[in-house]
Amino acid sequence: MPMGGAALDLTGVPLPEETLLAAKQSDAILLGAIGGYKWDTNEKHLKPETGLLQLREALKVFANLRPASVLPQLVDASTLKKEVAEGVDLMVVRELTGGIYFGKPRGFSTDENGEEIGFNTEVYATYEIDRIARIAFETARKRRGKLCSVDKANVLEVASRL
Ligand SMILES: CC(C)[C@H](C(=O)O)[C@@H](O)C(=O)O
Repeated sequence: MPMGGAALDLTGVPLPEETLLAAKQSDAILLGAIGGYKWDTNEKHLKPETGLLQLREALKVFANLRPASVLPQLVDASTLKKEVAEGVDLMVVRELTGGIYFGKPRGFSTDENGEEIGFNTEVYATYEIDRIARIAFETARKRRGKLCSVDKANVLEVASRL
């Protein structure tokens, strides 16, 4: 089903109704690359990435699991020092439907000095933190039992409280 840049070329929108319907009716979706330089200067609502965000939101796919491991055969191909890259076996758990990508208010304005400013809002509800944390803990339990929260709790009070 067309999605992202391919869908823009075919239908003029990054996430056509038929694609979303097919996705909703499927048990699983295999998603390929969605963008490219060709659409980089499109308005935001006509960018391939917007289609992906619409899909994440519509399907409520809030948990993104990104494994990272280094095959022994490829350890010397890494830009990292061998002793750092060797044996890497991580699972990154990333929250996908909350936070700064979706937070409001967002946009552009002018400050008191007449300077143009831009802003995006990082906002999470407790339930969003709770459910992604559960996925992370459950995933860690099935692996080595280790979990590291990547945040900036020493500066951002919201990160440490929720
Ligand atoms: C295409 C873009 C919206 C997306 C993201 O930033 O989430 C991608 O870079 C990714 O990491 O899956």
